[in-house]
Amino acid sequence: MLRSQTKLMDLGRRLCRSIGNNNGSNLTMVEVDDKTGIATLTLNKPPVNSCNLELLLDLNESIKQIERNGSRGLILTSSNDKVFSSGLDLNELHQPNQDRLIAFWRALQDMWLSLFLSRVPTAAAINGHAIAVGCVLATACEYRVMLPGFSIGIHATKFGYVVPPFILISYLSVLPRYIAERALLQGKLFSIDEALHVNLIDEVADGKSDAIIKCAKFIGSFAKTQPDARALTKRQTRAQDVQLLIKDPEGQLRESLEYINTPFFQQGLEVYLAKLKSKSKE
Ligand SMILES: CCCCCCCCCC/C=C\CC(=O)SCCNC(=O)CCNC(=O)[C@H](O)C(C)(C)COP(=O)(O)OP(=O)(O)OC[C@H]1O[C@@H](n2cnc3c(N)ncnc32)[C@H](O)[C@@H]1OP(=O)(O)O
Repeated sequence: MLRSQTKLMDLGRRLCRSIGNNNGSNLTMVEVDDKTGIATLTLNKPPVNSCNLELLLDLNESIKQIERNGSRGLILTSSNDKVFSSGLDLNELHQPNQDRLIAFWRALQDMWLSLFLSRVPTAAAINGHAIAVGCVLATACEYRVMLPGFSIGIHATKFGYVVPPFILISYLSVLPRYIAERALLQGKLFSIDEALHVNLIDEVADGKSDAIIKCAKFIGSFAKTQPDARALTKRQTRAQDVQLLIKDPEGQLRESLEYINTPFFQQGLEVYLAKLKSKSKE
């Protein structure tokens, strides 16, 4: 093999370094680009990245790991080329074991706070459908780039789910109130054109690597800022949004659990899950 070829291969190998998140699971994968220092955090729970307890814990650990290792930014994406995330794993909410449900909801609240308040610049390369909490993951980031042909939004009311305050807030942090309110009440899923029109997403990409490049460019726009000043300013800007969850996480947990355990919610969920399963068998 030519020396120049070996050199090129070494360079390719050096460009992205996988870092573990200490728990050995592959539910999320983290790779840091050695050149830019930007970490790509990939959701990797087949078939559709539905967020169960294990994925939420893993995701939270990966976010923290990215902050600890001094990465310059975080790009959230998916290993599935059709689904960014299908939101909460509905099996976690259906006839739940109460201890697991408590752990699940705590993990959801904690993960959202970690991503929403992350010290590093965050961007989502949305390379597939981003439904409900899938959309919440994207809106917790500072910037969103999406591929055409997919849907994004929170359609909970269509299926009889009330959304908890932090999910409301994640919409309100990117959309004008009247648009957020209308979309939530309609249970609207946005097409890419609609999402771009209301600024639910910032840019359209023509493929996953283009989306990652655009996200990296956004993160690069902070190159001349002082990281601690940036992080603190972000925290202050978002302080009001997280007040409820930071001040009273157990109260928020209690309210959600009470609602999830109602016969009304459980019956609606049963019908929805059956529909979802029969659709996937068509
Ligand atoms: C004060 C009051 C507080 C109240 C708080 C409590 C309320 C909680 C409710 C909060 C509201 C919203 C949060 C959520 O995130 S709920 C989740 C909503 N998500 C969905 O409805 C997504 C449904 N899925 C889809 O639309 C499609 O799957 C897809 C994402 C468009 C992908 O389509 P596809 O054709 O590629 O894949 P498909 O064949 O449909 O699915 C493959 C298998 O995966 C299963 N599955 C899909 N999504 C979920 C899910 N979210 N949870 C669990 N399982 C899911 C699907 O059933 C298939 O399974 P199988 O192959 O049949 O076994």
